[in-house]
Amino acid sequence: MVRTLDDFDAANAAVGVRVDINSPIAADGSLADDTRLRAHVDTLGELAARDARVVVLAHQGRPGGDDFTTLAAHAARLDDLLDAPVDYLDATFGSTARDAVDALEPGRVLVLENTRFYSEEVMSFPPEVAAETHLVAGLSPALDAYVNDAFAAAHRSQPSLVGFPAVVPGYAGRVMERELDALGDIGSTPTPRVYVLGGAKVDDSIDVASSVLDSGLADTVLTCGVVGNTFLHASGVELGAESTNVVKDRAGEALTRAERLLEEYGDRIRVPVDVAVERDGERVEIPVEDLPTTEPAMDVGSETVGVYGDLLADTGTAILNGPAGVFEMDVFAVGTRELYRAAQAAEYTVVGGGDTASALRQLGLSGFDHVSTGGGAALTLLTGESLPAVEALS
Ligand SMILES: Nc1ncnc2c1ncn2[C@@H]1O[C@H](COP(=O)(O)OP(=O)(O)O)[C@@H](O)[C@H]1O
Ligand SMILES: O=C(OP(=O)(O)O)[C@H](O)COP(=O)(O)O
Repeated sequence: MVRTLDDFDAANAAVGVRVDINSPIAADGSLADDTRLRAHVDTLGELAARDARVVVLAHQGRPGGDDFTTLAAHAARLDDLLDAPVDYLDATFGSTARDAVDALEPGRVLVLENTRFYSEEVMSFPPEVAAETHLVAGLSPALDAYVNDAFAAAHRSQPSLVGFPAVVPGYAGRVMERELDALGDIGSTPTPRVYVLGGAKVDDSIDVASSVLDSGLADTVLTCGVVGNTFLHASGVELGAESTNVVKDRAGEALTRAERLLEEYGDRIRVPVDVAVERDGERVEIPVEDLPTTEPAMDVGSETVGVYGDLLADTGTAILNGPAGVFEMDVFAVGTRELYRAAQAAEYTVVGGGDTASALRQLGLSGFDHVSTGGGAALTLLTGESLPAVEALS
């Protein structure tokens, strides 16, 4: 059983709050999207209003990536979003951080530096070992409690996610609570259950497809995006060199697993019946039987949306992850817009993924029963597995 903020005596407590504000970063270093920051306003605002001394812990990007930056811009944005004053400190643990936490006044928020600036935080540990890392051991003496609101990172077993609750009382924040309520019991949602798997994390999507087909959680899996192209390729369709290269690059070893899945569950896995390419600046749709083509397949076509839409209309639960095409280009946003719109006909709809959430916002689509802040974490739960960071709170 996970304790929540309802069980927490917040007044004057120094509380470390792990959030997931990992966001797209623009070329000039500014935040390109603040959706994930907005999601945590409830938890951070509530704690500040209840006179806690709020210490924010978060990561941004991965070492070596263009989006691996400090949290200064995130702190400034949180200061705009929250009623409480927000400061930023360019340290995460050690005496500088502990002194700043000790000096923090009730009702104020302090954002510490990107946890992944420290090598321990990109490694996985069991909770009791994570508790002994420099990061956790070097900050926890200044904390009275720990709140985990970082649902989108809860599938990681990193020190800031699993180590603190081993040494100070741990609670789930409001985002975590809402996500677990909506996603934690997927097996009891209305049937038939259809998983729509798109986007470009092909390896992950094939794992999910395999798990939900094996367990019977999914009655049908509809594929689109690069995932759809991968299953087309695996089913023997020649896409053309451009698309095949993307598939091989994204799927790697997983391609063989896609072939095996089609052999075992061919009747429960649907592949696109047409694709869209760009020709002379125009969107052109090509039936699968007319492939290969020299242009890359960047979206599903309208026949596919029609077939998938009919299936979704008779569905109890539709679970969607990943855009159906390169939604960042207007001409290829059509499949994502139409497919996600069609999914709203299902009795219960769950949508997850960082890029998916951006796509929905860009396309002005709302009205789903649950839009998850997490991609990988949501899919982990939706395959019926547990999340290490939630286990650590239990
Ligand atoms: N047919 C396609 N070819 C190339 N990229 C695609 C295609 N369909 C979708 N994508 C890309 O997939 C990316 C999002 O995938 P992913 O990261 O898996 O989604 P999420 O973050 O929602 O889990 C987008 O950048 C989109 O452009
Ligand atoms: O963006 C995240 O995950 P997501 O892309 O699966 O939604 C989380 O912040 C976790 O980041 P990570 O995948 O670098 O551990």
